[in-house]
Amino acid sequence: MTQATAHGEWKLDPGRIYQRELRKRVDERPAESAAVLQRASLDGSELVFDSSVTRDRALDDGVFLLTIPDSIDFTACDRFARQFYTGNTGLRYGHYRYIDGERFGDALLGYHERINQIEQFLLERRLWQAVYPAEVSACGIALTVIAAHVLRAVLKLTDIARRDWDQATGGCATESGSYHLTFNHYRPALPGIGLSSHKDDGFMTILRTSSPGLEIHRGDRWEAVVPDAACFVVNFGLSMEILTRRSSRPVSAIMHRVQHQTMDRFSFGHFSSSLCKPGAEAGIHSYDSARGLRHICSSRELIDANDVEIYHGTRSDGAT
Ligand SMILES: O=C(O)CCC(=O)C(=O)O
Ligand SMILES: [Fe+2]
Repeated sequence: MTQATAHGEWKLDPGRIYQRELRKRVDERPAESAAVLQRASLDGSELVFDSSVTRDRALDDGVFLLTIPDSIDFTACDRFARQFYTGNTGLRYGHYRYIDGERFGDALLGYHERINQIEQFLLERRLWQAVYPAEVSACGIALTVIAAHVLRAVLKLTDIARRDWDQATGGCATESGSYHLTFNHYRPALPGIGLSSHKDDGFMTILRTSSPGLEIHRGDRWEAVVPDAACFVVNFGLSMEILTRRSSRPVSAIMHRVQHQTMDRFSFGHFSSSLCKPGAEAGIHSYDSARGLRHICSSRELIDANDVEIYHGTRSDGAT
């Protein structure tokens, strides 16, 4: 787990989110084996695992595979991921390269290049309809519904009272949190890692990845996630770990990275986070079975601190 006070309460210490897990973050060994992940599917709004044992393992790991529901066609999103960065206006989605953060007043939104091989097109839900093509925006909306089903299924396993779910999740329990739909392209011409080791900042991420490269840190080693075109990779993030770590059912956030790519690689992801938009901010909370909910920091503070640390490293100025 990350930073905690003497009483075990989590506190945001910018530059040191990963202090306690520094060994994982700086572990540059290659993946030792393929990751065998637990599998689940949705039956209506119910999240179904083979057994409570596999479900518990998935929550301990902080990652599992979710069968993609038949009702959703992601062809447009796959195509968007292959085209957004090209700048080729002859392609349906090629011009998205020219829509960048300047248009939204936020450098992280729209098209942007990152310091690893990854380049992205990232948009928050309030902008989907106006900016994404209708077929892509529709997938984003469908993914938000799926994410809420999964999130509520997990909350049911904790001792957080249902009346507190919305506050605990910054609105995600009722689909009123903040959501980002991100498309990723990994540039083989650049040296170095695809995407450096990190945990996602939100509650959970639904990831579609159809080529190898994603790796998870589990049991003191890296494991390679084998792409399965029929499944999403669902992984839990820091907000979930902070919320549940002192509840009756802690849920881990999984450390992951993308290995150096020698060919173009594409993926897309849907992120569920505590409400955070200009003028409205629900904050990050932790739940303690004895003491209830506690506000930890603002949503934006966690996002920014995580981003800075992913790209600029963890401070190593003293013991934990
Ligand atoms: O591209 C992938 O497989 C992983 C992307 C990822 O970890 C992220 O966008 O946070
Ligand atoms: Fe990630």
